[in-house]
Amino acid sequence: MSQQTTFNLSLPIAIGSDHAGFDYKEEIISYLEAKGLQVKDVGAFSSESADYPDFAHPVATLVEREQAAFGILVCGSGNGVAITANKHQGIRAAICWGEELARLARCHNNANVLCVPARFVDDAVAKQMVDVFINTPFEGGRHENRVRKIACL
Ligand SMILES: O=C(CO)[C@H](O)[C@H](O)[C@H](O)COP(=O)(O)O
Repeated sequence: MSQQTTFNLSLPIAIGSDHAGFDYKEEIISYLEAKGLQVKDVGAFSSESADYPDFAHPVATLVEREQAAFGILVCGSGNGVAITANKHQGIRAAICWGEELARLARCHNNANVLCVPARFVDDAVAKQMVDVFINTPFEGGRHENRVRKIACL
């Protein structure tokens, strides 16, 4: 069966961050809502020190259960949220620090969670990557089997 190639934007976009990603999460939420897109914010809800798994797991679960169109996770390096989200069988979380990486994550890997390294990219790049993530379909073709094999342990 072919894989879903684009996001169902009638569903909310799930977003979460730890303290290091809080400011960017808030900016991305405003950016998405200004476009008329629904957002499900799982927190953190302040810049007080927080543990990234507490937010990465809920975003991954919403995406895996098809209760969110896709997920966005923000932490300082992107590593913590990506490592956590990718523990979920149905998640393909990609750390991206530029538009081309976001495009490749979608068209080659059918990534369904964008992980943003807040301490290493500026907020304009973060928002550009969100746009690319939303607007780039999965290419399928030679990538279809590769992506299918990711979940085959
Ligand atoms: O997992 C991470 C590091 O690879 C995330 O970037 C966290 O945001 C980071 O560890 C938080 O560090 P802090 O010193 O507690 O602010």
